[in-house]
Amino acid sequence: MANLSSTHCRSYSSSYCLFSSSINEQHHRANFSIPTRRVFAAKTSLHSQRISHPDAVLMQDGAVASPATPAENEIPFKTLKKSLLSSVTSSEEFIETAGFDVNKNESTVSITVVGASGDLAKKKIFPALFALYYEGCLPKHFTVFGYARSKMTDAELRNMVSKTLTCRIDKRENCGEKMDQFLKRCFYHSGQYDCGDNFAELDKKLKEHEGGRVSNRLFYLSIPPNIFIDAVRCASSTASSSDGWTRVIVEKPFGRDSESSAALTKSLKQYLGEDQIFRIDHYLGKELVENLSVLRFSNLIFEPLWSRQYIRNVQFLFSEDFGTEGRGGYFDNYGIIRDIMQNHLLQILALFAMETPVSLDAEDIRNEKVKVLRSMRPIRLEDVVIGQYKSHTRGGVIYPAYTDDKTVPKDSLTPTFAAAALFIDNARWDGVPFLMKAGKALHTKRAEIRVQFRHVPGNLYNRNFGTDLDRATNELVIRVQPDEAIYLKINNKVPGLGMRLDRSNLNLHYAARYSKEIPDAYERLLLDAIEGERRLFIRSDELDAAWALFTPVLKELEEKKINPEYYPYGSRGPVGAHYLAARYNVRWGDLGIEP
Ligand SMILES: NC(=O)C1=CN([C@@H]2O[C@H](COP(=O)(O)OP(=O)(O)OC[C@H]3O[C@@H](n4cnc5c(N)ncnc54)[C@H](OP(=O)(O)O)[C@@H]3O)[C@@H](O)[C@H]2O)C=CC1
Ligand SMILES: O=C1O[C@H](COP(=O)(O)O)[C@@H](O)[C@H](O)[C@H]1O
Repeated sequence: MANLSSTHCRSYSSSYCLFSSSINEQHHRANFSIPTRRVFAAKTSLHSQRISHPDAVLMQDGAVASPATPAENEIPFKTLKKSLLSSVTSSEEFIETAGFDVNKNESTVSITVVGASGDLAKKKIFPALFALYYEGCLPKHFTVFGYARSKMTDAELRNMVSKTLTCRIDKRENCGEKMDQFLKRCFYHSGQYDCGDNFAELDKKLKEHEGGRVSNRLFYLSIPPNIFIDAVRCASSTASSSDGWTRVIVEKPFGRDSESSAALTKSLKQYLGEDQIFRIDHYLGKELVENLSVLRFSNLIFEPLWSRQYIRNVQFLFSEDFGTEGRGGYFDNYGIIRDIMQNHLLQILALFAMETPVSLDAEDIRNEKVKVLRSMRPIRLEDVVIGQYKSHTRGGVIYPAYTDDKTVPKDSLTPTFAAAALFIDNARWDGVPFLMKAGKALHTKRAEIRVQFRHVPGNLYNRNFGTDLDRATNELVIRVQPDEAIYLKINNKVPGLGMRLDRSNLNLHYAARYSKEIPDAYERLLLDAIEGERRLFIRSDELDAAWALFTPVLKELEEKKINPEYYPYGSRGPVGAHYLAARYNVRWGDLGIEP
């Protein structure tokens, strides 16, 4: 029986493509370049999303034909019109009717990690690629190239990469073997980032590995931003694919204000189309951020409450229990507002607050995100509190101040902590404070969204709560990391003959509910980029809107040389954050004891 799924099955339209829950070796061996998303798709809610689409058809062999728009012509692929589908009962027939040509050219994907010798490449990109390989999510024909100035042989790259690969997922059967197989697909080319000839040499090597197949190329720019444009110019002019797609993943920071971001976009667009640019914000690849839309739009109980009518305030919290050690040089030029708030937290806010998109298509979702970002009120200086960590000694250990880093100027005013109050001036959210708090060198490592609901009007049990009614309101917590969870704080009667109320949690604790480990955000995003799925990447107008919101206040902070409030390394941050919240009758939700 033929089971097949396509990577191009993520968006709905009037034509159909196929999703299946199992792999068919026969077709894998055949001349298909239909990649391996099938495994992934089957294991995630995507498969059930296909089934739940009103026009989806479940076939006798368990495959699902679901409305779709193939994104590109990279795969010999013809979609099937609904009118033809009535006579089709199995995936085999679907393949025949849709006219897959198993003898068409095979394609290959070459992934070049530019800046392969760096921290991010070692820590995240190579491990994510290996995890995808292990899971069977990479296409049959793929090659990974490391590119950087450092001199390295292929063997040295493999040795470097092998140190950071882990057998993370499940029990990782045959992991060592898989690692060896993966490493054999990894190569290295040393070159300058601004040298077309060096990229031309890379191109030659890529061609050798592609072996005449249709060539698709993904460049991951894991390099400092000041060399993005050089690398893009050289890669696009001398190492682009001639017969397949070429895509470039661009790491943050995308500029440091509206002007520099616009200039970066303009320069990138000299060499690349917007559809080739994948601006990564890895928080969008985190499981619970990805789940936000599912939570909102596929549960009846949340969306009706998702407005100013029921929500008192929303909080987006990020904290790390370590400082900027080792990254001070980069950080000092950006600060916590640009490093975390303008991108990660704002992206989550946009997903949280957007209106229902027309569909799950990337453009529909991004349109809604842009709308909500553009409805936001410019941030006022008085709605921002900044802090910087200072040295602290605990248990005989001396924790350094931010300015103890040799790469940071002693008189730096760069904030390592910030809290801000933001507002969305639209009908849904008018008057609701959206509070953000982000900091380095705090007491804990955590990222979460907290939704505090309004008081119950005329609550019969008010007298059981004492004077602090805020504590008795419901709170929904989406803990993005660590120890992913979604829990709802409710009031409950303590069992017994009396009438004592208790704050309890309805708790969806991921580790208890799901046995499978959660993929790293970079895995999801790399796979999406390979598949041309742009939903979780930032479009240029989203970026403009995000910068428009933060640029004026960032400029004001810098021009007025506002002093940060100093807080001890490992503390909860400056008290100013509490005053800011109190101004809007808000209490930060992360102060109590949590499950
Ligand atoms: N590290 C992290 O956790 C995160 C990083 N990022 C972003 O990802 C990108 C890469 O980060 P990261 O790996 O930490 O960066 P690195 O500082 O480690 O730089 C990556 C590589 O770029 C080359 N490089 C470094 N500085 C220069 C320079 N001044 N001129 C030319 N080449 C240089 C080096 O390779 P060689 O000398 O061999 O050429 C280096 O190995 C950056 O844009 C960063 O902002 C985003 C989120 C998190
Ligand atoms: O983008 C960044 O993110 C990391 C935090 O990412 P996480 O996935 O480990 O939560 C942060 O440390 C870094 O400063 C920032 O540039």
